[in-house]
Amino acid sequence: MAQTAADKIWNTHIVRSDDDGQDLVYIDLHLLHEANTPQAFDGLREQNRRIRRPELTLGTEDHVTPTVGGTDISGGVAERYLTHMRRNCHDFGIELFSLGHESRGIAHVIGPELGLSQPGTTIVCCDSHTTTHGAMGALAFGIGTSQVEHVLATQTLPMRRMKNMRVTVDGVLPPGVSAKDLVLAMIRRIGTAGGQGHVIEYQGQAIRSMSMEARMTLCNMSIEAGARAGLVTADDVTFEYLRGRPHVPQGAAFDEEVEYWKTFVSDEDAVFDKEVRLDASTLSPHVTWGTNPSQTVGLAEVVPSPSEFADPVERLAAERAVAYMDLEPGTPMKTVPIDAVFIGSCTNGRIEDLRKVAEVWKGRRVAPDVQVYLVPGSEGVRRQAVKEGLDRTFEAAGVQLRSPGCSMCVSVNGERLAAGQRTASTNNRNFEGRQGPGVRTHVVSPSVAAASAVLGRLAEPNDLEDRT
Ligand SMILES: CC(C)[C@H](C(=O)O)[C@@H](O)C(=O)O
Ligand code: SF4
Repeated sequence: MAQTAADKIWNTHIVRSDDDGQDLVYIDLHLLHEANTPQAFDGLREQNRRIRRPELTLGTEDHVTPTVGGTDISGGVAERYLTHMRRNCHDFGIELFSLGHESRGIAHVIGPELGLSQPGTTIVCCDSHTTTHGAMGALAFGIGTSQVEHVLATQTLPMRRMKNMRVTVDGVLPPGVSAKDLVLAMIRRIGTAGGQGHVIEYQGQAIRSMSMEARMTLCNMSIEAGARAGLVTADDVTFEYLRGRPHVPQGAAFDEEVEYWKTFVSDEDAVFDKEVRLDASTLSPHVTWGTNPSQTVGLAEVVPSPSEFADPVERLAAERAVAYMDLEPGTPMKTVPIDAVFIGSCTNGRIEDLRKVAEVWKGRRVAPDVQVYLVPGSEGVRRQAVKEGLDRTFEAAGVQLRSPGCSMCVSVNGERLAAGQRTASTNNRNFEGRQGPGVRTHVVSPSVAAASAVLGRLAEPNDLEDRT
């Protein structure tokens, strides 16, 4: 029977199938971070269990780490979380990239960067944005704390098979339009539950012509459409990205591995439970106006009126959103002033994103009254940015390149804004209070964030031409 790529990965990982419809699935890579894991280790201690495959498990510190001030974590939330994390990883023999480690970064940035996330594999992490690794042609999904404990103890997970959804993206993205805009447009169309229970496989010309980093942005935000996972099957772009990375086979062994990886593609006649089709060539920069990622419009559009929503639940959500966001329906998005800009996160904190920002800022300065947080996704990204001299462009623009971490994506490290402030952010969620109580978040692409920082209002790079 014809199979999808996700089914092929699943089928090659079944340890046992149970009568109740659940499969026990083998896990190839388990990433851990300091949020959400302490209880899992407590559970193991209580049962006197060890880690089944510590060498397939890797910890990193990302959520609570400070982005300035070095490795000092004394006092506050970082000390509390990281003390637990360090003790747990030490006691159970798990490698941990602590503050100061040259490979540390956000879990979903370092997996691909180090070549740990590979095609045809199963990858889990105690984090919803584990979907990011699907860009590598892997079946990657977030798990809860009790599942973390199960994987630590057994390297397997009992689960029901995911349904298959295909999003075909025809054409190519116009200049200045990114994967971020594409995924926002998709979520606007299908809603935050549009992918529920499914793994979304992205196909089509637009996907094939995307860089790995753009594919990661796309798969990262699949969770915002409610999907269990996002997936782009591996091709030459994937193989070239992976070649030479620390954790992939080297030399001739790599080419052999590529042949194996190539088998994880959907059969031509594979049937998907749900199909969506988009045309990339018609897209423009997008921005969220509300408090969930489906509340999105084109940057050139206006704040919608709640009355435009036929569905009563959506209308109510829109009413609440415009009130929280303090926006008047009918207001052109490009006239909305901002107080701050956050560039970073596992959605858009990679080197390609920083290059786009540098391109916009070259020879310009950010508006003096806009607070800018520029946070690379990993130490590797930071090093590469410095190597390319991007840090000098940022400095000349008036912005400091910080140390990596989640930072203002979720603000659990204490880096947050004041109530009532408004940001343009390259992260993935615009939920109420995510960047601080009462803070208003507009999710955008790196280019839009960079242009907005210069003009002090929501803007795209084309809007800057009249100032230079
Ligand atoms: C803290 C963590 C569990 C959470 C997630 O699962 O996504 C965070 O990373 C987020 O982005 O909100
Ligand atoms: S960068 Fe943001 S979305 Fe990604 S793992 Fe960290 S908090 Fe979650």
